[in-house]
Amino acid sequence: MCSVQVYTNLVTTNSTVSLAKAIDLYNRIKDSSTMEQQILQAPYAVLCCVGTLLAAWFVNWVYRWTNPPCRGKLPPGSMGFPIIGETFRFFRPSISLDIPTFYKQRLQRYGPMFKTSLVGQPVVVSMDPELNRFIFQQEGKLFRSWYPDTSNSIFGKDSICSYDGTLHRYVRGLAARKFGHEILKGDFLAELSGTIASSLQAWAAEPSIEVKEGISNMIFDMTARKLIGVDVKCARELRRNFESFFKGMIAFPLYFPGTTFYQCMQKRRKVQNVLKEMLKERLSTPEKRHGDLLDIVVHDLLSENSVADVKFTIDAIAALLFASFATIASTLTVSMKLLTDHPKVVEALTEEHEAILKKREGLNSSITWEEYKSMKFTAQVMNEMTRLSNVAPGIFRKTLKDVQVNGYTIPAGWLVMISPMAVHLNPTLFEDPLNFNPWRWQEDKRSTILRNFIPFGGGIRLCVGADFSKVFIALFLHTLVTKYRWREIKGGNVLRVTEIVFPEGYHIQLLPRI
Ligand code: HEM
Repeated sequence: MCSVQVYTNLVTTNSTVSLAKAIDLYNRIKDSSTMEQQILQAPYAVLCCVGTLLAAWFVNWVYRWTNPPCRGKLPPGSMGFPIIGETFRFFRPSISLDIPTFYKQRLQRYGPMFKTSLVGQPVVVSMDPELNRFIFQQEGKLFRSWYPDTSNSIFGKDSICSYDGTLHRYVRGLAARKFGHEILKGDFLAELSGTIASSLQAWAAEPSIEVKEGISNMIFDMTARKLIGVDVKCARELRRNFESFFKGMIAFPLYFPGTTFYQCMQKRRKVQNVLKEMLKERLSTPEKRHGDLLDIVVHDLLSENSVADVKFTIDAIAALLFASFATIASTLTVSMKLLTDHPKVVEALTEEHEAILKKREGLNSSITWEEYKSMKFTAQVMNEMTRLSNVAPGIFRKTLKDVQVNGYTIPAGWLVMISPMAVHLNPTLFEDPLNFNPWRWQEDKRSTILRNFIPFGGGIRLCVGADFSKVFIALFLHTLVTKYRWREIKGGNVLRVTEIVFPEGYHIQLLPRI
């Protein structure tokens, strides 16, 4: 009840109380009521203050998020909503081979370089071939390899994505010993050819083959044997664990059941455990040789000058196992679909490979390095396959200091993402980019487009598996077009997110050529 009402009641209901007493009483009640009110109001005032401070902090935080600090002018673009940034827009797929709208809209609005925020990190995306070249050249000076936190968690903090200097050279050296140019020129060529021939023979005995699964098994069975010396059964079990890694590379680092990141981390743990056990056993019996990469790493780990430790070695082997099959399998699956839809390309390929067979002396002799090098049209087809498939979701770097580019500043510590896809499918750089046209790579036409072609990255981090991939694909095509034809059974619809996916797979039937 308010104090004036109390006073009125007192005056009217009790006539014996004098006016002076009433006034005195009123004043005392008023004082006590004001105190009571003040006591009651104090927490509200504190709450109001805290609320105002919080609101001010929040407004400032949102402002800082959308306008990150920079000693210069940031590239154009939007940082999106706090924390989630533009992640959801980034992951919205395109339902064809074409670039997702996320890139198209920003290319139109801001040009070939823009800022954004993905999976909680500020990123500058480059679709600019000149800038890409600059980034590759400045590796270790202005930029260093660095992948989003999820990638680093999946492949290991110092893993293949981000190692530097001595370790970088060490891992490249390891990979070269099993997949390098010199090895390919030797017995490995015949071995690869034999593996592909027997796998395709097995495919032809089946009513239907899911292409990606078939190719993944074909490569992984072999690379797992070369790297860690396991048999087919063990290789197949291990391979399952790698399936979600591509998706997890650029995902929100949310670690709870159901999220992509959680699934990847569970699989990573399984791979790690298998490799850890293997390495432990090999380290305890170093005199036993198996002829695989583990022999080499065990020898290196036990040497006095070892540059790597057990943890790093396990991460590096896991990354090599993943890279060795996932990339080629995705490229070849897209390629099989493209070939099915372009019979003229298959015709021209067949012509080239039949000519090689005709020239070959012994019909049963294996393919030679000279024959591989003579496959001019096949090389054009492979360029077109890698240009359209773009399996690398992005090539990531971190700025080591503030970097000035085209009048803008990329602050130190920011991620830069080179998008090979956005370059390869840009109509101003590749005419009619969605058209599968191997003839665009003819010698007299290709000099300018080659400058913009980066399926295997560039600079000192150029893919170590590039030669192996090209040889594998060429040999696969050689056996495919000279011995078989095929028909589509089901699937084949594509979605392009960061990489291309076939939601229903791509199923074909392989038939021997008569
Ligand atoms: C079509 C097949 C392939 C494509 C499109 C591809 C793409 C790439 C790209 C774009 C990079 C550069 C990454 C960066 O700069 O951060 C890279 C690096 C790498 N790739 Fe491949 N790759 C393929 C096959 C392979 C294979 C078969 C292997 C293993 C045998 C492999 C192992 C590696 C390794 C170890 C690196 C890191 C190189 C370094 O940091 O120095 N790749 N790959």
